Amino acid sequence: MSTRPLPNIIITGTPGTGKSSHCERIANELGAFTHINVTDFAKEHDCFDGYDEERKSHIVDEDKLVDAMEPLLERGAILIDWHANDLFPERLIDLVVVLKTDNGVLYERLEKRGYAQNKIDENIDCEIMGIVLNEAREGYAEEIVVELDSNSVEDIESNVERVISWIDTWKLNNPLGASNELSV
Ligand SMILES: Nc1ncnc2c1ncn2[C@@H]1O[C@H](COP(=O)(O)OP(=O)(O)OP(=O)(O)O)[C@@H](O)[C@H]1O
Repeated sequence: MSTRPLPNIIITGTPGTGKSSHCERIANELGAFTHINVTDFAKEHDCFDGYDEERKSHIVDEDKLVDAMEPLLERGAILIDWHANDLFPERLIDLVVVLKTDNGVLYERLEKRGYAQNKIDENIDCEIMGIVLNEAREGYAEEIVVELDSNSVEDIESNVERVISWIDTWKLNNPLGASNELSV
C-alpha cells in the first residue's frame, strides 16, 4: 500500500486573495514542503488545451494536469496553489484552505495588478458568490475545508501559523503517514 508521510494541502481562493503569498511563506518555513503554482506547472508540463481569447488565458487540460501531478501528490508535502480545486483526487488531499478577501480590498489589489475592468468585475463577482468555497465544499469532505480571512499581512501571519500547527497535529495523528488508496 502506498502512503505519504506528509499531507497535501490545497490553498485556493479567487485570484488576488493571497494563495501564492501564503504558499511561499509556508514553504519557506517548512523546507519539506513544495509549493506548486498550478498555472506555472501546467505551462512547464504542457497541460494546455487551447487558448481562451476572451479571457486572454490558456485553457488547462485538467486530465493531463492531474495525471502529471498525481505522482508528486502520492509522495506528499505538496502545497497546491490554484483558484480551481475540485479536480484533485480526494484520496490525495488532506486539507483545503479557502482564502477570503473583502471586496474593497480585493478590488484594490486587482487594480494595482493592472487587471482590465472586466477581469476585476469577474473576480469580484466570483468572490461575492463564494464560487471557490462552494467548489471546495462540493469536492471534499466538510471537515477538511476551512475558510480563512486574507485581508492583511497579519492575516497571512496567523493563517500560516494555523496551517503549520495543523500539519503538526496531522503528523501526530498519522505517525505512519496517510494512505494514497481510496478508503472503503
Ligand atoms: N492577506 C494579505 N494582506 C496584504 N496583501 C496581500 C494579502 N494577500 C495577498 N496580498 C497581496 O495581493 C497581491 C496578490 O497576492 P497573491 O499573488 O499571493 O494572490 P493569488 O491569490 O496567488 O493571486 P493569483 O490567483 O492571481 O495568482 C500581492 O501583491 C500580495 O502581496
